[in-house]
Amino acid sequence: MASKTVSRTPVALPQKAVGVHQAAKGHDLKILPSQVSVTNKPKLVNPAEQSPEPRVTTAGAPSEAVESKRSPTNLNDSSNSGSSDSKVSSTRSEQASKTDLDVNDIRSSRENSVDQEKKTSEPCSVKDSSGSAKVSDGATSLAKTSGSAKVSDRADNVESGKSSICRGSTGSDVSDESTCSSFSSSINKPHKANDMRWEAIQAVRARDGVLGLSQFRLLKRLGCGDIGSVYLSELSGTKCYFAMKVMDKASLASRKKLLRAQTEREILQSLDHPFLPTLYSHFETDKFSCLVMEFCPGGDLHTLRQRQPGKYFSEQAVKFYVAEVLLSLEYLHMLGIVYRDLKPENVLVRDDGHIMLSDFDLSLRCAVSPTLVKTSSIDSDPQRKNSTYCAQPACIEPACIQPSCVVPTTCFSPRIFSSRSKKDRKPKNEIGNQVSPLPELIAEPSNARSMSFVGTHEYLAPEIIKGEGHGSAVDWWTFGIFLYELLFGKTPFKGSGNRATLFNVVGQPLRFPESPVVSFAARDLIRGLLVKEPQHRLAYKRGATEIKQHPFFEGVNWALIRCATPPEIPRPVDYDRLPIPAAPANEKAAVAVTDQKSDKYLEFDFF
Ligand SMILES: Nc1ncnc2c1ncn2[C@@H]1O[C@H](COP(=O)(O)OP(=O)(O)OP(=O)(O)O)[C@@H](O)[C@H]1O
Repeated sequence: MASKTVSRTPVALPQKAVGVHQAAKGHDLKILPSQVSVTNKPKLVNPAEQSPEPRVTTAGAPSEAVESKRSPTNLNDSSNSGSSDSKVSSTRSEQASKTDLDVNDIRSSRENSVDQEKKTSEPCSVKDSSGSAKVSDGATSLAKTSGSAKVSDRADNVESGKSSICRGSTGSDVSDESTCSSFSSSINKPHKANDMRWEAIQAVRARDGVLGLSQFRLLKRLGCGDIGSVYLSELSGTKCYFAMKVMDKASLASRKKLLRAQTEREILQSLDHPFLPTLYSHFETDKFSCLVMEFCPGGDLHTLRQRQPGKYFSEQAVKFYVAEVLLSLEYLHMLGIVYRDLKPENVLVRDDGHIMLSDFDLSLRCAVSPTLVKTSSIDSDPQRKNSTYCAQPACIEPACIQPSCVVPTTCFSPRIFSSRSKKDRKPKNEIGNQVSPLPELIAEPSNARSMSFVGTHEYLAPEIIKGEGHGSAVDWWTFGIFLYELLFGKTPFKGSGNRATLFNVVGQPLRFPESPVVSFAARDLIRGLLVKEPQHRLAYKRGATEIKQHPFFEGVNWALIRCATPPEIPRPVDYDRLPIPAAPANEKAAVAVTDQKSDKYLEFDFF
């Protein structure tokens, strides 16, 4: 029987700390300005932290949900500027002035390309323009630039640093505000070079000049998040299916979530990884901002876990899922992205059973300097390790960290390989001491510091709750909670309410239930990850590499994991039998979009 659904609500409160100690004295939990001074490296840029409102998810739970779904809370309060706030603001504006040129370059190139696109699309825009009018209240697709310009203007001031982070593949490859050629698309996303969906999108673009809402049939609402609704959609007449996130721009603006939406879009544009979403296109109408992504028919791991006997996964299945999540976090960290919202709800299952990490609107972007470390002997002393063989890559600019060339032969010469003798090496089977024969690329953005209160209560790291400032180590904490939840069917610090949960995270020791029985290696890994002080946490220094070498992952072929057989493969979707979505409950907010084929109305509510 379905039970009541309660939201696992993430929080996003910039520059503030939750007054845990205050609450401990019996007061209500309060949001207090942090006592802790801010970053020592002014590289941190996070537009999402500007958003000042509570984040409450109202829909999106699966109909058969039997346990709560947790969505992030956003308790941002930008009006309250404590001392740490002003420090952050000044570093942000410093950063902004340094990189203004980049941002302006990007903006002007977008404007230029819109102009170009207008010219090229005019001669063959008959079908396109009539279609657009239906969904954008008569506005041409070019009107959308005015809407987005506002977003950019604001963003330029606060998040200039990040634009360089994503520069390698900034939206030009996917955005229909800008130049879109199939050539640039496949270059910027080499993993998608043979993807039929890319080709279909490019073909429609070539035919119609521009891609917009009118070329898609929205078939079914998949879910609804804080900043938009996600629809299963077909690129009309192609039998290519996508997940389209539709965001109401006025609603985003009134709830001060434009920057958060922009963060998500820019992060999506920069990704090219098998376990991360592909953004096929982005376009805007007068009212909506739309992201066209890969559709995952397998649902999310939260829902899938509830279907397992005992509501937990087998250790084998867990190993598979967390290994793929680990690779995606490693990749994100290499791009200078701290994810911050890992939980089973955000891990979707693709049609082939592999995972896709979704939802980037709470992510933090920062600079990262990848370092190649040659370690012939893995010992627990990171000082010693780093002092032995260490090479800075030739290109340490974030823009150089192209997803496809993370360990490019041109950047890293073979001469750094160590020639230590065999007798110096430690035995392979020592726990945590497996010999790694290859140089390790360490790209942990360890200088990132944020004071924001961001995440989902059961998943929040202690340093976030205490307002001590946090960096990429929060992802390793959440990775530990995630592993625990998949194995045991519950999180380790959940209390009777959010407040109790926060107390438990900070003050309660980690305990394991007696059942189900879980291997020593799994518990050992969780213990290493759920260390309350981030600097003593596993992966603090060397990131994912440390975790990959843990015995829990023994036997995992990291390079070929995408060829491994997944624990479960979703049933194929019969797209021809999808029901037309029912009329929305909220008629006032409904938007009608004409289904071009059947002339039926598809109606959906936005917020
Ligand atoms: N690519 C996708 N394929 C299939 N379903 C998706 C896809 N992306 C999102 N969904 C579904 O749509 C729902 C809403 O997603 P969305 O990312 O907008 O919000 P969310 O995950 O609830 O988080 P947030 O509130 O932080 O935006 C998700 O819960 C998921 O079930």
